[in-house]
Amino acid sequence: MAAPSSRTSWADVADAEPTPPAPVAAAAVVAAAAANGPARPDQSSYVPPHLRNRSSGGSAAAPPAAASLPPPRAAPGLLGRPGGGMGRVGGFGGGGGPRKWDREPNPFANDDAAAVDEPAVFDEHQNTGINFDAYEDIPVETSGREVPPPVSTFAEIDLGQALNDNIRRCKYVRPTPVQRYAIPISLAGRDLMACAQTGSGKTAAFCFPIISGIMRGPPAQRPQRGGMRTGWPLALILSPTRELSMQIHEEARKFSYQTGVRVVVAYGGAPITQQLRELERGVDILVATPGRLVDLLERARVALQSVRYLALDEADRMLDMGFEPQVRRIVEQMDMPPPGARQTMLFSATFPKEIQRMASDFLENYIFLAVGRVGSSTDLIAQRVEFVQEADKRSHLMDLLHAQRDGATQGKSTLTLVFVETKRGADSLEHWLCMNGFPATSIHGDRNQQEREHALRSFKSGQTPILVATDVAARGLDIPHVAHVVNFDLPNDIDDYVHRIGRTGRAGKSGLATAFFNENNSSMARSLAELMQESNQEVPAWLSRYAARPSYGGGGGGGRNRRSGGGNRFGGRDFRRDSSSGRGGGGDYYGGGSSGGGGSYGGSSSYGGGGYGGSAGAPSAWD
Ligand SMILES: Nc1ncnc2c1ncn2[C@@H]1O[C@H](COP(=O)(O)OP(=O)(O)OP(=O)(O)O)[C@@H](O)[C@H]1O
Repeated sequence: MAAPSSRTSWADVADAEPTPPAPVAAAAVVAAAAANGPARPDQSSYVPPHLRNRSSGGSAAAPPAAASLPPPRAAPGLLGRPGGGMGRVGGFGGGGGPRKWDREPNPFANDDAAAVDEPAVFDEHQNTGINFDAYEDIPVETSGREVPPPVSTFAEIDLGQALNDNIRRCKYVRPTPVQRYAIPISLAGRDLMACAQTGSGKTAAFCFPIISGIMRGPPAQRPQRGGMRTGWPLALILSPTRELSMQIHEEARKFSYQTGVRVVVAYGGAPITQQLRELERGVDILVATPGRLVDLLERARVALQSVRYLALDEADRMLDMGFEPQVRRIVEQMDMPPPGARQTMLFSATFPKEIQRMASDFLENYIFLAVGRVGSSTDLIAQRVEFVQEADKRSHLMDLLHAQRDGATQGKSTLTLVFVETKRGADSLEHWLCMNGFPATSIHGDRNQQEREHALRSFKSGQTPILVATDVAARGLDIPHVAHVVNFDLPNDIDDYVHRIGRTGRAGKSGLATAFFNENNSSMARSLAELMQESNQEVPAWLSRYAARPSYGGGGGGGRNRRSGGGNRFGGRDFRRDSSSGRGGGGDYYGGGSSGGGGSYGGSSSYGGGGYGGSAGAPSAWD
């Protein structure tokens, strides 16, 4: 587990007894919502893969580069390699075949870095605000055969020049722990099940090897059948929500800028015609939600036969009851190459044992990687739990928001994300907040896609600094400057809580999470208390008392809240180590190593208790 970190001021909160204490001003909360500037028209150009491949000396014809960016390189990072597998002749190979020319919009156009001379800036602005040291003590466990060693710097990994340029443009100076381990593992061609805390850089951890692999892989052999309009992605990235797919797409476009790798996104709720047009123009990496992808597969507008890389972000969510049938259909029942013939990467911050077992169907000879304890929250988030009766929740929230507003640094606003359980609850709380002078918007499954996207934009820009959300916003969303997450209604599942609070305290920054707890949440008491303890948070005495009662989460019956069976904090991470898994998990075969801040991971009892019952049902608020 991570070493105890020094507390932020708002973490030093006295015990709260069932009588709600006065709310603590969230004044020390990190602040300043940075408004996104309006999109600037693209000024840059890039060299399409088929032109680069013709060149042998790195001087493929390229249009003049944008003044703010380094000149585009021919066959970035690869031309110098003897026989370096540069023949991506079929690159961009959708149905349309190689294009004569293309202009790639600059995905960094809105970033500060794009406006200045980059090399100088990169040296000076080393990820301002990112506290890398926060991750240094995190213990890491790997298991599986012949685990490739981790790296310490990006320079140690041969990702290719163009990708390295983009890493610099993103101002990533050092890899985060999950990147240090996951990238070499994936570059070695191994399947991977990776678990790392929220906000720790998992997106890049799966995107970099995919992009690099496509850049230097053999020429794409896209089958001719299926018609000219079919898209033949080489990589498929699945995620559970539309907004997360959009975000991954944006990230992946930045990482693959001027690499010749083309990224397309497909998600429900948006007109399909535009997405079809994008697919027709060619696709190397397809980021998609399962529902829309099934639709595209049924229309024969996407074929999966060429897929070499499959990544499931929020993999445990993708394989729980809500999504599993669709995901199995895509992965197992269409034309995707089987495990072994493709490389599969599963990522999440939480990975219940039963989901691990299910996920292993998709993998071959895989490596299990756990950065921090599986399902743990980061110490960067100060967690508070307050006892609030249902009837008092609104006024209590109001008090919190007033305190936050009063404590806010002059001229700086903080973003607050408020989670509720139902869509109707979200609408009603949004309305109430607005009526009471707090600019709020909402995001949930009953709002149309335009409304959802508008709400998110308005929140991100700070125009509407309060977002009321259902679990549709719980996973993956990386919104800078979210300083406070309020669990107005606690979820029924501790893993959902971990993901919700993970919308703050990201990339080394600190954050605050407040939960309203009452009798209705008693089944969460034990798992919540354990999670807080693990994250070096102060557990209120009243919560410990709830947790101690066998009927409140004790006794191993906690449904999905498998911590309730707990005891050994570090045991039972890779389910294959559990001898009852029926996988012959002999110590040698799966014996990996652990490194980092001490703590042994022996034993397998941690998840042996409550187990993951999968009984939560399909969550209504989701896509
Ligand atoms: N090496 C790095 N250096 C600096 N910042 C980084 C680095 N890697 C990722 N980041 C930034 O950290 C933030 C969180 O990354 P990301 O969204 O990938 O986290 P995650 O682990 O996928 O979180 P979640 O579990 O919530 O999905 C992003 O803003 C990303 O740009």
